[in-house]
Amino acid sequence: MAGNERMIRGRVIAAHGRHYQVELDDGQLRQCYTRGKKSGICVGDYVDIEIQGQEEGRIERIHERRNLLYRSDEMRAKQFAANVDQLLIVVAVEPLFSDDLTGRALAGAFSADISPVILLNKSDLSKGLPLARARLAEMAALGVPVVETSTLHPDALRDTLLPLLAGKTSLLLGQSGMGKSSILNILVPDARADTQAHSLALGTGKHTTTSSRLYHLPDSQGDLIDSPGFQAFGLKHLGQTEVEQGFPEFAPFSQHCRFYNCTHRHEPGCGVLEALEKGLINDKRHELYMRILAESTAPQKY
Ligand SMILES: Nc1nc2c(ncn2[C@@H]2O[C@H](COP(=O)(O)OP(=O)(O)OP(=O)(O)O)[C@@H](O)[C@H]2O)c(=O)[nH]1
Ligand SMILES: [Zn+2]
Repeated sequence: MAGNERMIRGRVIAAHGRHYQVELDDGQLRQCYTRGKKSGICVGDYVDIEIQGQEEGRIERIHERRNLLYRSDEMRAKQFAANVDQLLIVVAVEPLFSDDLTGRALAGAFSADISPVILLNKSDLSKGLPLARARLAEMAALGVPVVETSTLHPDALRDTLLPLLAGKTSLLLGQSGMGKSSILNILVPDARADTQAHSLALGTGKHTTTSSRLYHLPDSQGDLIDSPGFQAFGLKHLGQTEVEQGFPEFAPFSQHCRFYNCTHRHEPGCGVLEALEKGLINDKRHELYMRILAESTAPQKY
């Protein structure tokens, strides 16, 4: 098998259209492409490449993924990150974050079997802090860690976050203006992720991350994938079972549903609706579940 001798393993760290930057196990970077038109490859994927010339490579195989995150827009679902261990959802004291988007990000994480962590940034804005904390109480009650950060105190931010990130691939997700770029810049000094202020200074308007990219934290303390904002983190592609997995607090109650394929919306004998009635499930969470389910474009199994 002469061809296999030139096959080398690497990880996709950036994707631009059909061009991929692959970091080989020895740290070498290669510009790679695929044979076909549709590749289905995304940042975080482990791949085998065949070396081509001095700097290029052709992706021959994608290793099996532990998980895969999608973002869906009006038209379709696109995969945007693979093999993620942890989802860091950045919210801020100001501008106040959206409950709906935060709940959706959590549902996306749970349904893909990724542990979520909420970063409550701008904790230096002490006036608004109690309200932000109160709004997160519902998520903290689900067992989701809520970590307070401020980019005005970079050393403290590093001390808090680096132990959480060690040995893992974490995905940074945040609504615009929450401080995602500022956090990335502190954790990865050479990330050069422009902050909004920088982009405004250049007159290019609002900074937005348009594609995902994987960065290494200093001293091999883990990997961080920066990703496009929350708005793009749609969940339309999730089917009923996956949407339900996005709400793990329903699980103890759905065991008691009369119908095995109960959708917990209107069915008689539904354990979830019963728990909702008794106040054991938060009604805002159930409303979000209903909204996500109503938007689903996945083939319905019921
Ligand atoms: N007071 C305070 N301001 C912060 C903090 N972190 C970021 N900011 C400010 O919040 C604004 C937005 O920060 P960015 O880092 O650009 O936010 P982003 O989430 O990356 O937003 P986009 O660039 O739109 O994706 C900037 O003016 C930052 O200076 C913080 O911890 N405290
Ligand atoms: Zn039910």
